[in-house]
Amino acid sequence: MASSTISSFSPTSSFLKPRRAPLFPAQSLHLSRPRSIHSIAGDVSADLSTSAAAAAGRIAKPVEKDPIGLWHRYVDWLYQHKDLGLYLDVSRVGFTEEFLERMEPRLQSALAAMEDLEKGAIANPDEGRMVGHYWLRNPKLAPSSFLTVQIEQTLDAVCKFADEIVGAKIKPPSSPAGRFTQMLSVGIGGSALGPQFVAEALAPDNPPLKVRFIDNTDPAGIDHQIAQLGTELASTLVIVISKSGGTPETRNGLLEVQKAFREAGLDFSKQGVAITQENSLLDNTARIEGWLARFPMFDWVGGRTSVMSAVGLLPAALQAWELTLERCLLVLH
Ligand SMILES: O=P(O)(O)OC[C@H]1O[C@](O)(CO)[C@@H](O)[C@@H]1O
Repeated sequence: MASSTISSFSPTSSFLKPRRAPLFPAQSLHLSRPRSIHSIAGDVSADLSTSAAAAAGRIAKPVEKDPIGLWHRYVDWLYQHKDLGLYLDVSRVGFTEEFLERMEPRLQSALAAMEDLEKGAIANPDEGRMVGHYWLRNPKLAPSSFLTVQIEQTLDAVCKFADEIVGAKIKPPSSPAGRFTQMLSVGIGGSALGPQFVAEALAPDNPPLKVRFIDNTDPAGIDHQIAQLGTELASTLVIVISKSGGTPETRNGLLEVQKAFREAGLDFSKQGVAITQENSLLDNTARIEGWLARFPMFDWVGGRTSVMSAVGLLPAALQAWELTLERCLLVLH
């Protein structure tokens, strides 16, 4: 990836090419003016440096009105990243030279912390964990080959499994349709938002599997979802998502769904999938009961940033298979 920010990633861009350098090197941010044209900022900063606003640490410069002054400021401060085709015009923000000088050490220290984070520093000291959800978008950036392989293998497994479900190579045993037509996502908060985002943003009008969510512990809501599925329960893939694998709301949802399966004479294990941390309660339940599949959630991915892990990718693959296949191929080859 070129010297771009994490958020500049585009799955279709050439920046997918493996690169070990930090995503956002310190030198990519210019804190001094990019060009040494005489600037209106220099003319007024002395007045402002003593103002109460400047003392309070706020950006303190009256908005420039003179067209020539505005033009100079624009020429001085227009930021361009040619590779990304990105232009950022900050010239109309009323900052002063003094403000930038004061901020420089803080910004440099933030950038250094970001480099450390990208190299796998323990950025979550409370839980002793790395923070690396962006490695999911480019596994070669992960700080060890073990993690790279782990991400790639999971992606591979997700793509293969989704292919077999959508292509009806894996079928629910008692489905009148002879294939999975529905998907029921059971998870809460960060473990529901990714799949919900995918359903809203990516799913076509008629996806291979339609999706429903149980994302809270309201018994009437759970019953409603199960009742709406009706006889299609026999054709429903149930994806239970929980990073910890022990969240009570999610477990309640699972127990209710399993009860509905029993009452309908269906074998839940032939239609259940778990996405969770290795050896969690959910993982062990799914393993012991012999569920259809299990996919890992990594401890260095937070729930609300997990959309590019199996949490978001499996639902994406089941609803918008071609898009996901494109991504799988890009990352894996
Ligand atoms: O993925 P888990 O372990 O079931 O945890 C879910 C909980 O964690 C969060 O995603 C983050 O704290 C909450 O939004 C949610 O209630």
